[in-house]
Amino acid sequence: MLIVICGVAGCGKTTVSRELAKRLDFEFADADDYHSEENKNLMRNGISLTDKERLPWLISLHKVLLNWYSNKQSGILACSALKQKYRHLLNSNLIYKLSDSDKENLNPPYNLNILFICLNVDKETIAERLAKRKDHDIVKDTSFLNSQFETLELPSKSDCLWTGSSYGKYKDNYLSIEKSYSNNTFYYIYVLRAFKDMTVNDVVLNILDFLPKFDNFKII
Ligand SMILES: Nc1ncnc2c1ncn2[C@@H]1O[C@H](COP(=O)(O)OP(=O)(O)OP(=O)(O)O)[C@@H](O)[C@H]1O
Ligand SMILES: O=C(O)[C@H](O)[C@@H](O)[C@H](O)[C@H](O)CO
Repeated sequence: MLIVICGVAGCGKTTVSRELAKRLDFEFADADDYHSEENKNLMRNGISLTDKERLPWLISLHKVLLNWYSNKQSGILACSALKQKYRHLLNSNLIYKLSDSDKENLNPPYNLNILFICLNVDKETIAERLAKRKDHDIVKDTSFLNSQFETLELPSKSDCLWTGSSYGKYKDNYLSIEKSYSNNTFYYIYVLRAFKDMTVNDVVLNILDFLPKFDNFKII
């Protein structure tokens, strides 16, 4: 099983992914480790990346996922994946965008059947957490945050396959499906409302509670 924990900077992707990977005994990777120095420097200066700047990074992350898939390993990647087209690219390499040498190294399947889990946290909560987080290599303050929220594309709740609480009192969660018509693939996206008062353990328990429910939806 391949899971990508996504969402804006500071929503808790890395912390939640690490803990979840530990409990499930899955592989773990942090997308921040795959940024070029140029991209890191832009972000260190509070400058948001463009699609063009994100493309090589997303291709390298697709390769991480493809490698797990090919080796029949389960893995969790912490990666913002803010736009629908980035999620398409992670799930299914857009083969026509790759260089010839990359094409030679990539074989089918072109659909990795990823479960994206988007941590949906409000901006004020994230701003408070980022102000306290001092040791991050890239995000030094909250200057980045508005553009992250402007870029974030979530599936609409009205298109959801399932909605409800998967843990405790929280009821705002939903599962949706996103289709890529350009290459005829699809994947699932679970939007998890991580309220301010939810601890990392609460978020992880919510996901662990949801995963068996997700199995009922898998039509792949
Ligand atoms: N549920 C939570 N409750 C309280 N603090 C949290 C929670 N989740 C994460 N944090 C804290 O919020 C900060 C941001 O979390 P984290 O670094 O995991 O986010 P991220 O999405 O990986 O960020 P980035 O994209 O910038 O790398 C960290 O200091 C982390 O300890
Ligand atoms: O897509 C993006 O804009 C970037 O991935 C950011 O989300 C950074 O990776 C992260 O915020 C830094 O930790």
